[in-house]
Amino acid sequence: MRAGIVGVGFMGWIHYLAYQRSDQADLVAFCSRNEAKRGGDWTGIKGNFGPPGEQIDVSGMNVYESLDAMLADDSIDLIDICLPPSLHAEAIEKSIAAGKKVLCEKPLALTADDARRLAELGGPGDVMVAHVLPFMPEFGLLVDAAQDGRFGRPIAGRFKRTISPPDWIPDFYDPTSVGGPLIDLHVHDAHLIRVLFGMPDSVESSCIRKDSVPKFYETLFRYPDGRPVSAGGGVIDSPARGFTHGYEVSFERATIQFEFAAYADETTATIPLVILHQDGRVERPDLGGGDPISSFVKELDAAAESIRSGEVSPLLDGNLAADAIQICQWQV
Ligand SMILES: NC(=O)C1=CN([C@@H]2O[C@H](COP(=O)(O)OP(=O)(O)OC[C@H]3O[C@@H](n4cnc5c(N)ncnc54)[C@H](OP(=O)(O)O)[C@@H]3O)[C@@H](O)[C@H]2O)C=CC1
Ligand SMILES: O=C1CO[C@H](CO)[C@@H](O)[C@@H]1O
Repeated sequence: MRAGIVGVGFMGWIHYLAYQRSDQADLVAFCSRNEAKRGGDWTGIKGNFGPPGEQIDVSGMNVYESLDAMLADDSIDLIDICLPPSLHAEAIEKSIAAGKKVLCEKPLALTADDARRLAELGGPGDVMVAHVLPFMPEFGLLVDAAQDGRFGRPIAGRFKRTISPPDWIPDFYDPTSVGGPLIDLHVHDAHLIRVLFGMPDSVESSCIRKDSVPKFYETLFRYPDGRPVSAGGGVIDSPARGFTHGYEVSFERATIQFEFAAYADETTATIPLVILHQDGRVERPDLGGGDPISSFVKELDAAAESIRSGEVSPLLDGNLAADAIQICQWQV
């Protein structure tokens, strides 16, 4: 798969690093509005994980000023969209019209209706959505176990995801720009909940709002068979806890627990993934070194394999991503 990135920011950089390691996906082009970035100076890029941006070698790549110019490049199979959420729709529409496949960063769109429309553009599987959680070993194990039934079916889940104020994202709370913590942050858990438990019938949510947008929330997802599934988090009013995510998920024959937190003093705290078996055994599987880029390599490889085989990975499916946005929207 030969890809071109649009949106050279935090995710553009992380995807760039992942392409360097992938043996199934090649980065052949990128476009940027910024002249210095087009020259390879990506040093100003910052995010909340991974290394800071560096000077990159652009000599082997086709570099464009705009998406429109990049779309005329016949050497590109896939447009990798790393733009802010409100710009996803137009970039997807143009890319599909130009005959390209798409891998778009989450959230696919700001509303479920828009997401559903975008998911259906082009041929089946032409619009893939980069939800990375299932490609992270700690979350992938849940997805694999739900798929192969090794512990029975999932019967309960409790998820959390909290960040400090994301001052680096302009318009974070603007529903027409980024969408706020539910659409931009909780959507990771909403997607995972959809994958593990299916679509809930309804939700019951309490929240504190900033302006009219939920900022800190706790939600119960109602399933017809009564399985208790909940999620909570959002933005705390302090820069002290940069990022936390975790869960406790029960299957019929095992409960799995995991949590990770990163603090402003550069320390971290982890409950490494632990499997509590029905027979009393405590299992701590070795999930590797915890390198964040390797999950993105797996995500790109899944996109490449989807294009090669013509069968889109269910984890990248656009309609599933639209369902995740619907779950978020129900909580607003
Ligand atoms: N999977 C994950 O773990 C994460 C996913 N994300 C998602 O990735 C996407 C991008 O987020 P992130 O990388 O943090 O955002 P950034 O703001 O860091 O980067 C976005 C880039 O898009 C381009 N851009 C911004 N505004 C415009 C504009 N008006 N017109 C054209 N191009 C523009 C810019 O690149 P340039 O200057 O080159 O044109 C900018 O650097 C979002 O959908 C976000 O939700 C974000 C963080 C983590
Ligand atoms: O995981 C993440 C951390 O927080 C950011 C702000 O909501 C998100 O964009 C990102 O997906």
